[in-house]
Amino acid sequence: MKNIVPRECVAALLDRECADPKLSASTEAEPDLLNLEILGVGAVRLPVTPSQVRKLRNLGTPARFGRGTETLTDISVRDTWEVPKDTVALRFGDGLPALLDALRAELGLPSSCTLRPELHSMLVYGRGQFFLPHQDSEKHNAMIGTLVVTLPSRHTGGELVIGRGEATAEYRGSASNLVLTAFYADCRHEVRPVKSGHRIALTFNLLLDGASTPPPDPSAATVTELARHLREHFSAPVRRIFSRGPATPPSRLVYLLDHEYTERGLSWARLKGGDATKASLLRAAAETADCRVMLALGEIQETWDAYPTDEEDDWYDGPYDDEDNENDDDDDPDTADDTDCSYQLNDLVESATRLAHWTDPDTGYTEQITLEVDETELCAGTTNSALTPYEQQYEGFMGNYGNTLDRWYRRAALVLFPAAREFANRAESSPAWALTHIDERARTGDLAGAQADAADLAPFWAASISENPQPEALVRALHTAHALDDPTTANLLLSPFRAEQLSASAGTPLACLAEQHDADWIATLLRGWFSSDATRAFEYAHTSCSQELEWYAAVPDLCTALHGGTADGAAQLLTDLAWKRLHSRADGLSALAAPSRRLAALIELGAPLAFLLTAVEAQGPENLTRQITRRLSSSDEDTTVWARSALHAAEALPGHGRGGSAFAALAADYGGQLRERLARPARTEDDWSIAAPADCTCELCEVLSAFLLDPFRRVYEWPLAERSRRHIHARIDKYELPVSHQTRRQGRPYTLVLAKQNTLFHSERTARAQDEADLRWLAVTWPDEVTHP
Ligand SMILES: O=C(O)CCC(=O)C(=O)O
Ligand SMILES: [Fe+2]
Repeated sequence: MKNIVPRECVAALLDRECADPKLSASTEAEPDLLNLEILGVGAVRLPVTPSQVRKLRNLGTPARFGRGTETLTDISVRDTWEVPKDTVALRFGDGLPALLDALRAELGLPSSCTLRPELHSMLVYGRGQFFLPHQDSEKHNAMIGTLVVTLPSRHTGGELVIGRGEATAEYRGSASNLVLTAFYADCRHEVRPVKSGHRIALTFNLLLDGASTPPPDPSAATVTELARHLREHFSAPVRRIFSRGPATPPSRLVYLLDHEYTERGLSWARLKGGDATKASLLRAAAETADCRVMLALGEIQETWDAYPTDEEDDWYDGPYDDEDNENDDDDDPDTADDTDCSYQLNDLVESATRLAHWTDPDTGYTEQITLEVDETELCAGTTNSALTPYEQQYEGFMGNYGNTLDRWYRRAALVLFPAAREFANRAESSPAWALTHIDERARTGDLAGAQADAADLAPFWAASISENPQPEALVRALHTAHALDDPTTANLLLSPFRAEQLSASAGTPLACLAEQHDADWIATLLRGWFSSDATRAFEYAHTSCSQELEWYAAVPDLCTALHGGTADGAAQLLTDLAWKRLHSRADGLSALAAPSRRLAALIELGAPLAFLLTAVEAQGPENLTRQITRRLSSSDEDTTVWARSALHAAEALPGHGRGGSAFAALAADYGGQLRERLARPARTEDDWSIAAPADCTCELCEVLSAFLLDPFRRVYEWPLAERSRRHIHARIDKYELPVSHQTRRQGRPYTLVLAKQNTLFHSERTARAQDEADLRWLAVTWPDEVTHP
């Protein structure tokens, strides 16, 4: 194993130890093992007689199958009769445990566990009937597989085919005996069409009692070897792609297992086949190398450069995901998918592995995590492409890439890390866990230990916080930072957050912190939360504009909590920064040429402004109030739209809102502007003039402006070459001018026909009516500032 990196040695060793794991196993039994009675048919004779087969068929209904949360009947997917389960009574003879034990051993499961069948359905396949390839859903936490028992009955065809590629196994029923076939729940399987006679099968959920993972044996030679590779892995520095820092040893080793597991089915005690042995070996090696192991569930996304090779293959057009099928007791929630449809895969463009959930084998403690696994930490015995993705999506040519195929896999993994680095590993995966841990440590008196833990977060904390936008994480972090009682570590903990994560409930803990540290400390922190520097903007690309605006609703309560004590300065700074952010957003909107989009965006700034003004007024000093009202008193249309929206939002504020002097000043200003606008004469019926945009002074635009401004001209027929026509089209569309533009394709050059639209009059009438209504409303709501028109 020279020249292979240690993590690949680990994977190779585990594969060597668990070579050729069986996915399915089968055995025959005498018919007298089973005593079967069907309501309406009576005791079933084995082999089944033709007259009883007929009766069973008559009793049956077309079997269904699951697709997502639906249960469907589609005989192009599954064509078989299902005998109602409540008519079936069965009892196995004493020989069953020995047979199940043999199946268990053949499936590679240790004697520490036993298999227990639970009836799922009784199926009758006549000539031509079948079930296409699919995967059964796991109906119970304890379900590890499926057991199919075919009754002795003469037939040809109807083979049960399990697995794919080289690992395929094929099982036939018998004319004289029972055939018991067991397979793991994540195996794809199908029933081929019956050619003659009847195939009758009982299917069972196969439940696992006891533990499938053999007890770790640290003395095994493989374990010693594995432990050596683990030590090497964790001591050799590696350079991560995209990392600017120095090469450091990997934080963890993530070994991907081969079988599929659902979140609820993932457990140390129920690992399937070879996974169980591998887990046991790795656990023993971890112990020897002083490492910790977690059992995790991950999502893998691969993007391939690919093209479809044969489009006829897809007999379905959607992936079927049965995972959380809750109504599966009376349904048959098996699934089938189109992931067989063929693509030629060229290069792997991108691959990402993210862990979402893990369990501690020692304590059984399970938690949701978010952890992006670096390539240098990852290894597996089976490549993703040898497995079936649970979803895939093909995109034709897209900009930078050629044709791409995205594939998603869900895989279980063993995560190992040195016991000495347990805190950092767990903290990186779950910021919430880290905060709770540090908090507890500090509160139980180990302040120095808690501060040291917090300092350990430095290399990854900012990335973890931005990848885990948990709603109350900041409140938790504020409490923990307070417990730390140290400005440097408190700052490390808090600086990666953003202002919009400050919920109203963060006010009190923030005030406590402001009292604990000096004014500069809190000021730097607040400025950082509001900063829009490029790296932070990139990290937080997922926080949307609406989140940022919705946050303003929390500002009054936040300020109330901060107001009055030593934190007073923090409250003022908070409102200052909030105002700066809001008005720079408003200023930025002036770059939007289309009035409909610009004004709609300004309207959205109304409620945030109303909340902010409420907070500012409650604080007392009038400096900021004056700044705000001055900015809002401008009479340009954009500003009045914003002011109007803020005043309407103020009306909806609980109690205190519109009573404030700032709103009164705003109302007075807006009222004045309305009067001024209404005092201007209304557009006369023959006035077709339209204000012309002024930002382009080319010759074409001068001609266009002259036409727009002219009150008498309604239509302009303008012979223009294509490029010039395009420029004029673009100008009209950009400014949403009420002018239609059509090209008459006659002569050379073609003629651009511009025609002013009637909407010009209509929208002005509407605007005037709205102004009048607003003036009346202002006079009622702020009677002291605005008198009745
Ligand atoms: O008929 C069989 O052998 C298997 C049927 C099956 O795959 C199912 O019911 O899920
Ligand atoms: Fe099935």
